[in-house]
Parts: sequence; C-alpha cells; structure tokens
Amino acid sequence: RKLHLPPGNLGLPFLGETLQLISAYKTENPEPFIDDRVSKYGTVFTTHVFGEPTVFSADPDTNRFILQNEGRLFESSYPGSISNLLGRHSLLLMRGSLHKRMHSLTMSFANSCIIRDHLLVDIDRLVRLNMEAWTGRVLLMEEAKKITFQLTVKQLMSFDPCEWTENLMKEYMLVIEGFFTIPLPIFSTTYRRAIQARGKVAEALGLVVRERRRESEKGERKNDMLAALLDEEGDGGGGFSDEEIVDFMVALLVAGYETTSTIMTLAVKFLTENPCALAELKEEHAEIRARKGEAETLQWDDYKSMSFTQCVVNETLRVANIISGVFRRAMRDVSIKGYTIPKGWQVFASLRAVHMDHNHFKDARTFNPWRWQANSGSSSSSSSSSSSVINVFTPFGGGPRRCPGAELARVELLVFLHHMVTRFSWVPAEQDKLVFFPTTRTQKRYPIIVERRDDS
Ligand code: HEM
Repeated sequence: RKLHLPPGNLGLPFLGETLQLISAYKTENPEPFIDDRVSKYGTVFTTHVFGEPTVFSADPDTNRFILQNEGRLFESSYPGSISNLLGRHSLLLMRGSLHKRMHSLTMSFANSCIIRDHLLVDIDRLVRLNMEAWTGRVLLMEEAKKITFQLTVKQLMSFDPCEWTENLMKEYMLVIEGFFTIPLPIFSTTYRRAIQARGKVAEALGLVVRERRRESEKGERKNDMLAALLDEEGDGGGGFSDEEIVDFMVALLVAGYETTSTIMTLAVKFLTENPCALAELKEEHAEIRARKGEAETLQWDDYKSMSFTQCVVNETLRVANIISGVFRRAMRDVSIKGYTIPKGWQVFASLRAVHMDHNHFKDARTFNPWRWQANSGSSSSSSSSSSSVINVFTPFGGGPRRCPGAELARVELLVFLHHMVTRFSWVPAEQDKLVFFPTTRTQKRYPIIVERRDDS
C-alpha cells in the first residue's frame, strides 16, 4: 500500500539504524542520535530499530496522543524475550478491562493515603536499617537496589529482610539482567540464565501464595498487595490462579526496582557534581531533623516539606530517567501530523527527547534543579512551546498505563535522600561515567567513600 509515512531512513536491511542507536546510547551524550534526525526530518520520523521499522516521536503532543489512545489506536508491545521474563499475566502485558481493573488495584496500594498511613513508616525504617551497615567504600547502585527490592517485597507480601528475601533477590537479579540482553537475547547465556532464574523466583513466590491461601482459609489476613490479589475476582469469576498472582507480583518487582534505584543513585551523583544544589538540599533536611529527635520516623508533613528535594528528583528524572520512552504498536492505520502510521507498526514515544529539548526546557542539557522552583513544582521553561511544561514533563508516562507507582517512587527517593544527607558525607571513590545503553546507569555502579556525620 502507498502510505504517507513520516520521513526518515530505514537504514540497513534487518539491522536498520540499531547500531547507530546503540553506539550513541553507550556514551554520556546520546542526544545526537535524535538531534540529527529531528533536524533532518522533524520531531516525528521513521527509523528501523531492534528488528522493526519504527515511528519515533520526539514531539510531546504526539506522545500524549499515543499514550492516551492506549487500547484504542495503540497497544503496549514488548518483544517476546521480555514477555517471557515478565510472564503472560503481567500487568504490563494485560489488555482491556482486566488491565483497567488491575491498574487501579495497583494504584490503590500505592496511593498517597496508603503511603502516608502505612508505607512511609516501613520506607523510613528499611532505608535506615540498610544505611546502618554502610562504612568506607559503598557501591551506591547496589545499595539502592537492595533497598528498593526490600521495600517492594515488604509492600507486596509483608516480608522483612531475611535469608529468604536475600536468596530471592539473588535469583531476581539474574532475571533483571535478562531484560538488558537486547538486541539478540536468543544467543545469550545471560538470557538463558535469566529464564531459569525466573522459574526459581516464580516457584518461591508460588509457595508464598499457597501458604497465604491456607492462612486466609483460617481467617488470617495481612494488609498487603498479595492479600488484595487473593481477594480479587479473576475475569472468568472466581479468584485469580496462583500463576496469575505470581506473574503480577513479578511485574511489580520488576517495574519499581531498577527505575527507583537508578534515580536514587543518579540524584546523589548529580548532587555530588553540583555542590550548591547539595548545600541547599542539606539545609532543607537539617531543618527537618532539627524539628525531630534522631530516632524519630519521618512523617507525611516532613515529606511534604521537602520542596527543594522534589526539585532535585524532578531534575534527575528529567535528565536521566531509565525509562527513556515507551514502545507501542499501532492497532490500525493511524493519521498523525499529516502522516500515516501503518497498522502493526512499532511506535516509540520518546519521553527523553522531549525532556532534553531546548524548546521546552531552557538550557535543557544542564542539570538545574532550581528550574522547578518557579511555580512550585512546575518548571521555568522557555516560552516557545504552547503546551505547559507540566504537560511535557512525563517521566512516569501517561494515559491508562501511567506508572501506578509514581507517588511511591517519589516518597522512597525523598526518604532515601533525607537519610543520605543527614547521616553521611561522601566523595566519589573513583571516576564513573553515565551511559544509556543497555540501560541508564553508571559504568561502575557509582562507588563512593562514606563518612558518618558526627551528629547522625
Ligand atoms: C523512579 C521510578 C519510576 C519510574 C521513572 C517509572 C516509570 C514508569 C513509566 C514511564 C511507566 C509507563 C510504561 C508504559 O507506558 O508502557 C511505568 C509503568 C509502570 N510502573 Fe513505574 N516507574 C517508577 C517506579 C515504579 C514503582 C516504585 C512501581 C511499584 C508499584 C512501579 C510500577 C509500575 C507498573 C506496575 C507499571 C505498568 C503499568 C501498566 O502497564 O499499566 N513503577 N513506570
């Protein structure tokens, strides 16, 4: 068929432009890959990456259109290798009314009231507990991962850290490695190991589900996500099967883990490189600590008073979000900006391209947390965009699949930064570089030397 595709270049047969993309994203400055194409073709262009022709959007209105039309014109789409790791009943792969129901169930376990009344106390306790053991050289990325894993396990099934959770985490980390063996997972031993580890994680979680069913028959009920899943009715009436519940839990573990821990680590890296921002952040947290006793848990009001810390988190999400964009598939021919996206084509809504665009964010390539201060939470952007900045800042996506853990992630990040700056001073242990492929991370997992503060 003759369709008016967005302009662009499909590159080499099969490989397309995948190698150019990978080599750009393996550096600290991946922007030229998008900049070059935007300047040649405009903000919506055609390329060919990871084995498929793809319409790439660096345009906020197009991104919004794609995200809001989930289930009508576009649907989420993951390669088979990722779907196998997630499990077929994962929220990320669910569609239609079941997706809607399970998305709101997840939200109901991570909304502000639940965080304020139940989760905040655990977040504060588990962050402190982990930091108690910090001394000398610390691999910050590893520590942040440990914390986010423990927090999710607690929220999902009420387990505190123990030998069982440690073993689960070891297997789980192998699963996570499998997600980043793109573009050719089939040939990778890391991927095969990840699939095996996924089996072990599912087995361990399956045992927990069965045990909890037995407990609930005796009338015992915990207040956690697993309890809510056990109460929920499946699509065909009756409850969910063990397999469905396990897949759902694996997806939640995956979704909140690498994302939040990366932002924790990178916020610290950017603060270290920006002493003025670090000084202002320390001041904000010293004031909070001065109002409280050393051992006193952070309260919701304390969290709400961390306005500069929110700016630091926004800015870190803007310049280095691990989710640089989302893939979708066109469910039918879709007209957009005078072009046609053919049915079945892959679409990539790039969140990062918008966040790094000078038309929406002044000096977009510079880390500047103060930009968020202008109107309490929104950013001071250049005025060349008609859309408000709040609409173009979408680190948690948008539409029916918008991240249900967004508020929870923010609370975890702020509590982590609070204890980090009130308990420790630190210096980088060695030079470490930020890269964006296969995922956003620092090459050496950001090693730092920590020193406990006398007053902590
Ligand atoms: C800084 C941390 C986080 C970032 C940047 C982030 C970002 C995102 C983004 C962009 C999406 C949309 C994906 C899409 O449209 O296909 C998403 C979805 C999701 N996130 Fe998060 N997330 C974070 C933390 C969390 C946490 C802590 C949880 C735990 C509850 C979580 C659970 C989920 C789930 C379950 C989905 C899938 C929603 C669906 O498909 O309906 N995320 N996240």
